[in-house]
Amino acid sequence: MSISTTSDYIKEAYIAQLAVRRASLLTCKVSEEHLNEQSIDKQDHSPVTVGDFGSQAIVINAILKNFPADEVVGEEDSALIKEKHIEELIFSQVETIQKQDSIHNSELGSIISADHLCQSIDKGNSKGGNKGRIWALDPIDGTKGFLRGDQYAVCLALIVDGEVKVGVIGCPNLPHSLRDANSKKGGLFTAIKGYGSFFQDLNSDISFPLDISTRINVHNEFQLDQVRVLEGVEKGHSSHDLQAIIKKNLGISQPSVNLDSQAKYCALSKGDAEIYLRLPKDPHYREKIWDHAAGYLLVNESGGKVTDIYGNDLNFGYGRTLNSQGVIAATKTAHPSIISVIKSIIGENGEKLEEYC
Ligand SMILES: Nc1ncnc2c1ncn2[C@@H]1O[C@H](COP(=O)(O)OS(=O)(=O)O)[C@@H](OP(=O)(O)O)[C@H]1O
Ligand SMILES: [Mg+2]
Ligand SMILES: [Mg+2]
Ligand SMILES: [Mg+2]
Repeated sequence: MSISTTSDYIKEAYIAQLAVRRASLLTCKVSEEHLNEQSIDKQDHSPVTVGDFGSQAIVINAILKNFPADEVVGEEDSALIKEKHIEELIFSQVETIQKQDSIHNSELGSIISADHLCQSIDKGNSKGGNKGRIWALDPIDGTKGFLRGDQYAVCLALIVDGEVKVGVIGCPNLPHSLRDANSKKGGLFTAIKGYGSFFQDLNSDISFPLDISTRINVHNEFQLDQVRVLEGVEKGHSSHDLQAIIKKNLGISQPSVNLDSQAKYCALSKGDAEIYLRLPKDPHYREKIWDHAAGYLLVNESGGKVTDIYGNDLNFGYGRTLNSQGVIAATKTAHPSIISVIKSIIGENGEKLEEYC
């Protein structure tokens, strides 16, 4: 069974899937050749790699070839590429992948030179906002996970007038089942507003229109004493101390599953866990829209709920960042108790939040 080719945003979802898969192939090549081990520090001291730059170029070029009037909010820009003189190195990686995936060159287009690569990357400079069609792109989410050889994800979402309509996430290292570490690796997750969410093997062909037999759902029928909680890996990205207090107050005894990147939203959306906690480490930090847009729609379309730490919906039309603190994503059954426990700890309006950061 498939969705009608005339459904809203079906072409956008298809192009996003092809682009995310091609970018994921590039990240795997970079990783196999150990090029991921040579990271560069950005101004904010976070790392960026050949994989992040190549992935952003591939996806933006593909999106703007198909939807030239759209804007893109992308995480990276080309300034460091030029400063470090790595244009040709990244271009050669992208060229190899374009040859390998040449069957889709007519749909996705190709990057034709190192200059073209930098120009494509720099088209990710939209300011965002609540008017028009704006894509949010994280070319590698969880770059620190990528550097360690752990989880990371290529994440792309289409936001129209502030509302997320399409979300596609490629997770090259994610096992098909988190319960079975030996299960096949590589997942492609897709959500279309109003049509649901879908899982495919990242290494399989992508069909058009989307095969709806691959639909996924959150796991609502769980026992509280067996609930599985997802948290990040990096202690600088969320408050693991406050998360530990929340879990204790909820009576959760199972150890958390720690995953880098939006792979956490993916695991939740297919019922491999029930709760994702992201309590702020810094109350003034505002999450980037590319870190959450695709995962937000994926969990919502899988029957779950995603809010800030007070239970308010997330606003993807505010700009390049959200204007709220942290993220709580969970099944609809678990979500209200989490929010009331958080408020009982940090106060109704977060009066005591700073004590726990
Ligand atoms: N202080 C702070 N608070 C919250 N988030 C932050 C912070 N600093 C960075 N970032 C962003 O975290 C992104 C990676 O998130 P992860 O979920 O992979 O982090 S972790 O799982 O908790 O380790 C990471 O995305 P990438 O840069 O794409 O890897 C950052 O955008
Ligand atoms: Mg980054
Ligand atoms: Mg990110
Ligand atoms: Mg990133």
